[in-house]
Amino acid sequence: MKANKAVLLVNLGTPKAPTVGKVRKYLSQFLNDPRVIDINPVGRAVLVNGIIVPFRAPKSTKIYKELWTEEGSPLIIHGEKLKEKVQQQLGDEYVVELAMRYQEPSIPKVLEKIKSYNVKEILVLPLFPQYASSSTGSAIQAVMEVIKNWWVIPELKIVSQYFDRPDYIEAQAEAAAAYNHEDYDHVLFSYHGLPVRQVDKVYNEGLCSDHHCEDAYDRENQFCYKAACFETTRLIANRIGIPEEKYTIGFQSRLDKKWLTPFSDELVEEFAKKGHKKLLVFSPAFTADCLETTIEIGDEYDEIFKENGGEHLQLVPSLNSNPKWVDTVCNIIKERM
Ligand SMILES: C=CC1=C(C)c2cc3[nH]c(cc4nc(cc5[nH]c(cc1n2)c(C)c5CCC(=O)O)C(CCC(=O)O)=C4C)c(C)c3C=C
Ligand SMILES: [Fe+2]
Ligand SMILES: [Fe+2]
Repeated sequence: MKANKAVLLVNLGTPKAPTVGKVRKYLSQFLNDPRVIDINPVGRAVLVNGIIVPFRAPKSTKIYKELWTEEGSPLIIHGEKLKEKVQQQLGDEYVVELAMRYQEPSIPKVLEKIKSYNVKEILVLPLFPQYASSSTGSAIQAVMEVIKNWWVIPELKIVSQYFDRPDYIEAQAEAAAAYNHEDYDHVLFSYHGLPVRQVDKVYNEGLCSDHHCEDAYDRENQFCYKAACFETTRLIANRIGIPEEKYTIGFQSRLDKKWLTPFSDELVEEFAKKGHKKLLVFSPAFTADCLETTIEIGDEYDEIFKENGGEHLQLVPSLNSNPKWVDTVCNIIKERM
């Protein structure tokens, strides 16, 4: 093999098939991760294995069945396409691989393959633009758990976040180019939610609420997921020219009430009740379309919006493997190795 530089793209992961058994296995691996349900081990085991997984698996399976395509789960399909395009653009100096934090292709198996290439450098690039311990942090930890046991540890490089790169913002603008915000009554930026407790844990001093995370992104809150989401929104809105009064930020997919607010589903209902007829929705925490975008926003929020008087909810597609996103990924890689 000529390539002496390996790139490992990592996304969250998805069940192997839309069946209750496979969804249970996926949810169990995912939610037993101490970075995802960050409580004491006994409490986590009881909560996850005794309550959340048994109740959630049948419900989630139904929506995974709606999401599934002939080629499989969109998260994997988009990831594979991205990997191929990045590989093609980078050429034979690099070898590009894709792994999922949960289920397949697993981080240990893909790293075993990379080990066999005997490369000088490895770059780990989690496909999450904003850092969260439960997504990026967990992916990086899983990689380190494997590599720490290697006899030869090559030069290891890690990307923690990149939401404020101009090329990433440009890629978001490209994904939205087919939609003119002026044709919509309002714009919602909906991010994956997090327990407030987890957001607070990035601070050495004070809590998120002691900082000014809705208004400014700076040295103090540089790893605060909430601050990063607000900054991402400002950058995209400025780039596209959406005035401040025309957009709102919300957080979706909560497991309980103590997650970041406002909740996107409640906002969608409010917008419709206020008389908004057309709503444009961005979801910049996801780089690939998945259950959370296609089903939660595209189907479930659309239903809420229409039930309450709205007429049209338009989801902006994720970056998937669009050309400017491929360029961004290649730029991130080439700047580092
Ligand atoms: C932005 C990245 C993500 C963060 C941060 C994140 C945190 C997080 N998620 C859950 C619980 C669930 N998430 C689920 C699906 C899911 N989550 C992400 C991304 C982030 N999660 C993606 C890309 C997906 C979709 C995967 C797919 O197969 O398409 C699910 C499973 C679906 C369901 O049953 O609703 C759960 C559960 C927690 C608890 C959490 C942080 C604490
Ligand atoms: Fe999630
Ligand atoms: Fe914060």
